[in-house]
Amino acid sequence: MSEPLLTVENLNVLYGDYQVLWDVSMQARAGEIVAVLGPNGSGKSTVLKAIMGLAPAKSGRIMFEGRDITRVPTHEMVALGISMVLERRRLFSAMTVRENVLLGAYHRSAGKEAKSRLEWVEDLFPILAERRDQIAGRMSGGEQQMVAIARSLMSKPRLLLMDEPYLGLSPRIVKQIAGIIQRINQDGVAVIFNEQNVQLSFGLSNHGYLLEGGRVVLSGTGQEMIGSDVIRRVYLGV
Ligand SMILES: Nc1ncnc2c1ncn2[C@@H]1O[C@H](COP(=O)(O)OP(=O)(O)OP(=O)(O)O)[C@@H](O)[C@H]1O
Repeated sequence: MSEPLLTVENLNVLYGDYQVLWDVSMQARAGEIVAVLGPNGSGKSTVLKAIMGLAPAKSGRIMFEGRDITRVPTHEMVALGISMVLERRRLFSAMTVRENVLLGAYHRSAGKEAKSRLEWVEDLFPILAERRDQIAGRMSGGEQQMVAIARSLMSKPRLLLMDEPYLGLSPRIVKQIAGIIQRINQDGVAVIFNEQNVQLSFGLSNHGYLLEGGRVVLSGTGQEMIGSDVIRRVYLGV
């Protein structure tokens, strides 16, 4: 099997005196979709934020493509090949769709590369090309999520972190976003996302982790996770 793209080893994260993650270890291989499931407050977002350098690692190690990135500042993460779609999108609501998307390419030369990337991204989301001059803040939640994903893809990441990508979206849009995640993945981008719904988490993921109280209590393939006793009993009520 190929070397892992990302390895999180015994990660401990504290906010002040309050410990949120306890000895969390995870892996993602190139081209995989990895889901992190857990109840509210279990630390799912914090795992993604810690990888991105947005939450302080007290101890433990995060390796990406063989390099220790535990203390790499967030603004350098994008250049290394990791990008994140924040929960609730965080768009510049007064700017247009196109302006928001192009912001994701800020560290790349504005020339040819950004242009071909924009073509790829607008091919993934044709609606963003159609609406490129619309003010982002006036779009629906699903459309804003597409803008946020498109923006994070502009930096050509090899790993995309998605914080609750389905939050607050209708079933129809959820299906559409799930299709887009698969498509991004088929184009060679590994994806780690977190979610509270079992089917949405593990239905399309190669690997999954269950977090409870800041600890990984279960891991396995997507199918193993869906079939596991704990998940069936606690999350599916069977
Ligand atoms: N910046 C912060 N400062 C202090 N405590 C925080 C901070 N961010 C999160 N926490 C706390 O850390 C714990 C884990 O939060 P986190 O957001 O990672 O959980 P989560 O599993 O993603 O939950 P949710 O599904 O509600 O987003 C929670 O108890 C939360 O209140």
